[in-house]
Amino acid sequence: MTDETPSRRTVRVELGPRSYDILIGSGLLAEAGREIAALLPKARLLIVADERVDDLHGAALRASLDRAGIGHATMRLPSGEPTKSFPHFEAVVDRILEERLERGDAVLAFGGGVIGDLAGFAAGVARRGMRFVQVPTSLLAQVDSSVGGKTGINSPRGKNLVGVFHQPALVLADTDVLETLSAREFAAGYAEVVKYGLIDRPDFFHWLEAKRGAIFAGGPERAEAIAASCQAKAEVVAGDEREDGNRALLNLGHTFGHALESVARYDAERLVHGEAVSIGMALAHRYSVRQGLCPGQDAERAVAHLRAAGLPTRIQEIPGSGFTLDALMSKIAQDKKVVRGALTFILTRGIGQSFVANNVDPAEITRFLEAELAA
Ligand SMILES: NC(=O)c1ccc[n+]([C@@H]2O[C@H](COP(=O)([O-])OP(=O)(O)OC[C@H]3O[C@@H](n4cnc5c(N)ncnc54)[C@H](O)[C@@H]3O)[C@@H](O)[C@H]2O)c1
Ligand SMILES: O=C(O)C(=O)C[C@@H](O)[C@H](O)[C@H](O)COP(=O)(O)O
Ligand SMILES: [Zn+2]
Repeated sequence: MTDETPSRRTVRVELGPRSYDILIGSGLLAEAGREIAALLPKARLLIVADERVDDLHGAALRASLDRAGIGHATMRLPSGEPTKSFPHFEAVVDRILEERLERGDAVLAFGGGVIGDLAGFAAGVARRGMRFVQVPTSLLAQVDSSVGGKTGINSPRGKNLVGVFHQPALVLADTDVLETLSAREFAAGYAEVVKYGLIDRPDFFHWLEAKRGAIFAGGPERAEAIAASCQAKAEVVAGDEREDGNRALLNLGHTFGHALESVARYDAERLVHGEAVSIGMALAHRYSVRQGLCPGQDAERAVAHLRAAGLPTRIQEIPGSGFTLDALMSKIAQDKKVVRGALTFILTRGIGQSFVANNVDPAEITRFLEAELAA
């Protein structure tokens, strides 16, 4: 349920004893200290910060914590997907221990999804589990990665292959910080917004078609889109916290997308996560058309919206080489949704009519990708 005021929205993630609020709105960085002190009295914090975000917004966050009398230390990490790796994970855990943070203290993730996933994983395992607060600063992190408790790092064998489910205690999404996000990263985050419409909210997709300009321009529709996305994700997570069933819908576009990111070696010059998801969703729609599941016009409409947002929808748009059939199929075989060797994909019967398809034939996917690569 969203609690709406002009400047602040609250979405609750209902998970029994692990329930928490997502606060969305302007000026939240300045209020972070007060919100955290109310929830975690006397806790000390390790702020795990993306360097770029820390340079831009770290002083405002720390001033707010100081006003609330919260003790804190900051660990700055390089921006970019390669930071979601074993060496950085070890360094964060070590810093938590070096600071002598106790179980009752907390880790604060300050950055995009990379920092949120990494810091959340470290908090999930240090001292067998500490509390953590998400302060997401990219659009993607505000609409998706800060919510739902999937945390982890990448392995050289594939994306997000090491991690734990560990829910945050609080999410503070200050919409003002999005003003410093690059246009490319904003568009990448928008891919995950579109995802919610394409999964099972056709009305939201139609609303996005009408409001995309206002959302990109920073009108009030932006916070509305963020809150609607968090609400959509909160409902799925509340129904299936550990992806035993329908949570897999949130993976629309990700089996293809993760393979593309991994083959591109997580090089942000070539491809970032949201762009990979955009291409992956386009592929999932085109594959559904090929299988006779989805009307061609629905797939074209989904792809047209992604393209209008400045997002890529074909593998050939990724700069550089390496996207061979073998490379992609070997990454797809490492997907976490594989069951006894059989592939699982999120397919669709039309806009907002996605479903979990088990037992997808790898030979069919191979033939489809062959055609895509040759197109
Ligand atoms: N756990 C989940 O449920 C979940 C969901 C979706 C994505 N993810 C993961 O999230 C990651 C992608 O997240 P992302 O797109 O935020 O990437 P990111 O963390 O790399 O951030 C993107 C870029 O934006 C910069 N940035 C962030 N906030 C900024 C701001 N306010 N101003 C200026 N620059 C800013 C960062 O420095 C970085 O260069 C991937 O690793 C993906 O696998 C996880
Ligand atoms: O929260 C989820 O569940 C998702 O699938 C959200 C995705 O956008 C996100 O990229 C997630 O990290 C992918 O999960 P994975 O289990 O495929 O690694
Ligand atoms: Zn994603």
